[in-house]
Amino acid sequence: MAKVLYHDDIQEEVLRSKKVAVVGYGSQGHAHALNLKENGFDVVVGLRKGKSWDKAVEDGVDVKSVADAVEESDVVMVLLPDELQPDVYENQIKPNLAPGNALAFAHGFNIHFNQVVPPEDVDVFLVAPKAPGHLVRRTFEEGAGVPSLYGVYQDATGQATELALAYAKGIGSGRAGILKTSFQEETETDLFGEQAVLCGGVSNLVKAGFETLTEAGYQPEIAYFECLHEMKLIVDLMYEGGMEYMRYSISDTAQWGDFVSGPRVINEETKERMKEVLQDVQSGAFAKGWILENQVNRPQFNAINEMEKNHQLTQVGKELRALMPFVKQTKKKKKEEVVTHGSN
Ligand SMILES: NC(=O)C1=CN([C@@H]2O[C@H](COP(=O)(O)OP(=O)(O)OC[C@H]3O[C@@H](n4cnc5c(N)ncnc54)[C@H](OP(=O)(O)O)[C@@H]3O)[C@@H](O)[C@H]2O)C=CC1
Ligand SMILES: CC[C@](O)(C(C)=O)C(=O)O
Ligand SMILES: [Mg+2]
Ligand SMILES: [Mg+2]
Repeated sequence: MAKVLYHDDIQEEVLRSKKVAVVGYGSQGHAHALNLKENGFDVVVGLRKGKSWDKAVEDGVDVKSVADAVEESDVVMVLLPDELQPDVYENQIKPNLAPGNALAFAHGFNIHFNQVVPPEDVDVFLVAPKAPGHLVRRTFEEGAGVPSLYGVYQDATGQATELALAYAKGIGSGRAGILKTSFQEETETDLFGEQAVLCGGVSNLVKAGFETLTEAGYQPEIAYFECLHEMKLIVDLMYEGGMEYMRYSISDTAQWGDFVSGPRVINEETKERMKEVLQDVQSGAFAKGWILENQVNRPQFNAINEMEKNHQLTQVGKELRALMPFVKQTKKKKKEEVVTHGSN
């Protein structure tokens, strides 16, 4: 089994003497900044004036321009959207980095695909939580945490590994497990996972199930509950006890259907498609497409996003969630977070 590190395995002193600039206060940024701060680390957030700036001030965090935050810090964690990082790095971060500083990321995309090329005299490491930022924060507040991967791309000071581990512990991942990786492995597995399984896989599975039922004349509300709402409840069981706990809780009829009908939907052919997705990630074809899409102001991204918003699944979901006070409450909280913490 891979070596998994926990809270007591890691010394955080190396980070205690340093100042950390968290650049960005969105999904990951607010979680890293607040978790580190509450763990007693010296944190400044780097931002432009706007919604995130106001929210960070409201949260009681020290906020400065990106340039000033970087200039006064020793460790710079870049938590801007991936597609904006190269420009902000070139104009506001790089000119303010000093030899011996550390440059850090929560995803290896820009280093791995050479969109950010750091100077040789700084450490470059990665701490990648395996969770959405709002859950990095929420689990921390609950006294739990999410797993993180750490990796070192460049070790100029000889301290990069120690720093990465202390940082991962600082955001609370010592409670869930910290695993060593490389920038290449993190980038490729993360992109594959979100495209084929966690986001692209699940959302398209849910949508296909919903459309199959509604096109066959079943009520959209029932299709929504069956294919989307209950997904969370089933996945919660997997999270708590793996496939075996989910299968223990469901009926034997469902388990038999899982065994005989599941592979009619997800099978060797699906795996072949997954291998193609992985191949595009590994070859850099996906990255190239995403970089180009951003260079021309996201015409495809925006068009698909609009279509998804108008899908019957989205509309019926809104109506049903409004009638479930407990979900509405979570949703309200989430909406506030989305408004105040940017995307995701
Ligand atoms: N989302 C997630 O859960 C995960 C993300 N990651 C990685 O973490 C990194 C951050 O992603 P994520 O948290 O989703 O990002 P978000 O889109 O949530 O965060 C955007 C933040 O960046 C700020 N920002 C945008 N442009 C600028 C700029 N020019 N100058 C200063 N601040 C700016 C925004 O502020 P403003 O309000 O002013 O726009 C906002 O605070 C990425 O590398 C991503 O791959 C890794 C694991 C999971
Ligand atoms: C699954 C999507 C993710 O990789 C994440 C939350 O871990 C992301 O990039 O947001
Ligand atoms: Mg991820
Ligand atoms: Mg990702």
